[in-house]
Amino acid sequence: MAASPAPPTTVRRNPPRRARPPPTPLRSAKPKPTVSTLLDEAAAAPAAADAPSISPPPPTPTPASAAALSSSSSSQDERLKVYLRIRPLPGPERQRCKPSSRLPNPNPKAKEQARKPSKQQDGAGAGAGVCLVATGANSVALTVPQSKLVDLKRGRTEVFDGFSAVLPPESSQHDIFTEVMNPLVDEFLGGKSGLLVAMGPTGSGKTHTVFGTPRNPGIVPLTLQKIFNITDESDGGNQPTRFFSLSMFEILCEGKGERILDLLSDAADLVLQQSTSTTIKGLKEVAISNSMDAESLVSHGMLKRSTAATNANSESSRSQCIITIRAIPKNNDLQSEHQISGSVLTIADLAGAERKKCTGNKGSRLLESNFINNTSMVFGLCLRALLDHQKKQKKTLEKHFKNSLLTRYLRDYLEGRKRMTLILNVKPGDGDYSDTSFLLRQASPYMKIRYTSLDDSSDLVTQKRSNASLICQENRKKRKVHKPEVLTAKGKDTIDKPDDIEVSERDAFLNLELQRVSRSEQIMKNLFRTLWAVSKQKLLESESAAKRTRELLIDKDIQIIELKKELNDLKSRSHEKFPIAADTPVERSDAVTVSQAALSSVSQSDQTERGSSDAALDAVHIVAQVVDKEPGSSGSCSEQIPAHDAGVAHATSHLDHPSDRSFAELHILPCMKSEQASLSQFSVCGKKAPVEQSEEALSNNIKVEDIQHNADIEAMKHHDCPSFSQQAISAVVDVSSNQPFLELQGMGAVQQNPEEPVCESDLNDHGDSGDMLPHVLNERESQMEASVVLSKDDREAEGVRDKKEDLCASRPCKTKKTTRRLRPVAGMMLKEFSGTELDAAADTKKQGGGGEAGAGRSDKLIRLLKSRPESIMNRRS
Ligand SMILES: Nc1ncnc2c1ncn2[C@@H]1O[C@H](COP(=O)(O)OP(=O)(O)OP(=O)(O)O)[C@@H](O)[C@H]1O
Repeated sequence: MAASPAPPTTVRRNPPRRARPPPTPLRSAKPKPTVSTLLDEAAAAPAAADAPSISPPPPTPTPASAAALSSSSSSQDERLKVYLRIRPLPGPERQRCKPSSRLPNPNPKAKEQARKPSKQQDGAGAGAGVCLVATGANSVALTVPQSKLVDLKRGRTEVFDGFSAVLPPESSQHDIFTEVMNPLVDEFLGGKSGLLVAMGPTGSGKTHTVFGTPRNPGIVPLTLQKIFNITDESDGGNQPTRFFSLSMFEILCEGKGERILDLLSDAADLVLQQSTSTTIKGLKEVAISNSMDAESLVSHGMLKRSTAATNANSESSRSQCIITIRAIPKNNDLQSEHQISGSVLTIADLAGAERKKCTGNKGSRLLESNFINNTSMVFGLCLRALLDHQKKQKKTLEKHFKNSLLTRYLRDYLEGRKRMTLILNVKPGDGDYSDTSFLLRQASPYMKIRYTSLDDSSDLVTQKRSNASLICQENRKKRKVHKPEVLTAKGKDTIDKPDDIEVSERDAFLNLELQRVSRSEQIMKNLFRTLWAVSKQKLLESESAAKRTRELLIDKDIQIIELKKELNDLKSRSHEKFPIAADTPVERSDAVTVSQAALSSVSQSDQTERGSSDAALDAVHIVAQVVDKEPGSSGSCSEQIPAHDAGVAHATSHLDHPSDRSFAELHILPCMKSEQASLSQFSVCGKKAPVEQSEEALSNNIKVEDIQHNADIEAMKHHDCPSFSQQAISAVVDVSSNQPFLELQGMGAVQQNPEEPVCESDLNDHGDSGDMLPHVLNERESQMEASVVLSKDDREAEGVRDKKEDLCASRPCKTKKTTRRLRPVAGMMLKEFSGTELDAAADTKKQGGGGEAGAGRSDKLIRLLKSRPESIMNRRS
């Protein structure tokens, strides 16, 4: 079974809207149908039917009828004119590709039959190798070739409608000129500027359409001919009222950039300049006075145009070529500020978009292809942006024109301020389906672009003003973003590139640089702000720490000063209390020897109580004399006697014991032999009764003691006061500077006897010293427990001092223990001989003859003090 052909599918693009019919004229006045009205009806008929549908192609109008159609439609609305020229197939393909209608068919039925596309045309690709056919004066049908169909059972045909005119392959150059260029020339000669741009893929006939050949001239030669013909006719042999000039240049690729090349001169690169209007600085404008010279000039320029052979075109254009014809009124004052430069007619032959696989370009050709394609794309984007902007007025017009020199030069046209006409050149072959389809899809929306704010090119004052304001804005931007270093960095580029390109690129670059610098500046600001805050906080912390340290140092200084002061006070007190603090070995030796002498004297006395007492009293006198002999040596013998020496006092109290006596004989008597001289002095100085002296001294000492009592308590705080007896001793020591009291102190040492009350703590202190004989102390303790009992009155008398000095009892002892060892004796002596108590005790003893140890002790002391001096003195004497 033979495969059935694919069902045709037609998609209509840009279906023409049916114009609102004018007020119905009188039937009697029904005009005779013209070609244009017939074409309108024919075009409206398919539009009435809903698309998609199989739409028969409209009859192809003749160029004349198309021109009439074009003129009539342009009068209705100011839309962008888009013409479509279908290039004839080359060679044998032309024979196979027969257009459905080439000539106007006056027969409506025949025209209707011709309008219906055959299955061959619509479905299978319009014959052999043809994909595009004109279906009407304003529409074409594009059929997907069989080779490109995905679903072979389903064909597809796209109808592109709404063109200003569709120029079939059989259209001549004159037809094209008449259809496309005539209106522009008329407007140009009428003082309006216009632009014609030829677009299309490579090899589609753009250059052929624009320039043609000598035998078949294109739009430019025909335009020049018409201009001068009309001018000559209008002048009628008189002086021409205006001049014409011609300029021709090309924009070509150079590396990754673009450049402008003047095709009419050998000048260097041209520069795009946007001053009062978009012009090209240095572009040569050649005045033309006749068509022949102008055509020759154009031909000369075409020889310079960049062309190259590709697989698609043996003479492919590699640049965008632009020809400008300027009409300058003759009476124009060139020096005037508001000069009118006249109208400008611009014709642009763009390089055709290329596919790499079709052209086979490599290297520099490939770069040119990219440049060409990019330019075409930018051009299309500008038009699309203009259309979008017209559709949505709130949407800003995108500045795509900045992306290429061509669009920058044609900015006024691309932004809708000047009229522009497009002529699309396409190839109808199957192999060109992709390029054709792409171009039609791209350019089909352009037909909807409207011109609503056209600038009258004849009045350039308005244009100058708008351009001047634009330039002022740009200059302000440049001044804002002016950075010397940036310009220096771009120095090389500014030298190599034209000024206008440089200005635009510099603007973009400076904007980017400005944003970058602003961002960096903000970052640095934030960074330094943070660093400043941290540093400030650290500084405050350091300052506060330094302040605290300073205050601490001040406190320490104050403490040091107070301590020094206190030390000085203590020193002064100690000097006051103990005038000679220094303890020399000689003094100590003297004291020891004296004590030993006293002991030896005791040991030599009888073992009777009286004998021992006499010996002890002798020792007291000996010590007193020794101290008297050296008054400045020490305030107290006890303080200078070391611990082992101090034990003498206790030892003497045990002389009645055999062991004690032997100890004295062994250790003390040898020393006594060496102190014979001291003993002799002792006998000399005992002229005054010791008892009387002692009593006087005692009374004096008691008074001094009361006065200095408080001060002594303070001083005692810095000394160790382990027991009440020691405190009592300390009190005595405080007044020891009094010389008579020294005798009492010495007497205290001597007064130690087996019956003498000794405080246990005092004994412990001696024991702690380690210098006392342990066995002696132990025996002493046992005896003291049994025999030494202080009377109640004595205890109360001592308690007066103890109460205030007990506070110091727990403090560590820092004073010499030698001092304390003698103090209990002195303290007890002081108590024993203090005032009425002494007498009362004596009376009590006499009356009661009590057997209490305390009473007996007092009696003994009294007897000693009263009797011994006399006996001693007598014995000495
Ligand atoms: N309508 C036409 N009738 C006869 N020959 C044509 C027609 N159009 C184009 N040609 C021929 O096709 C060839 C390519 O044409 P042309 O160079 O103008 O294409 P193009 O679009 O300018 O290509 P490119 O973009 O590469 O420059 C030329 O040899 C030209 O003579």
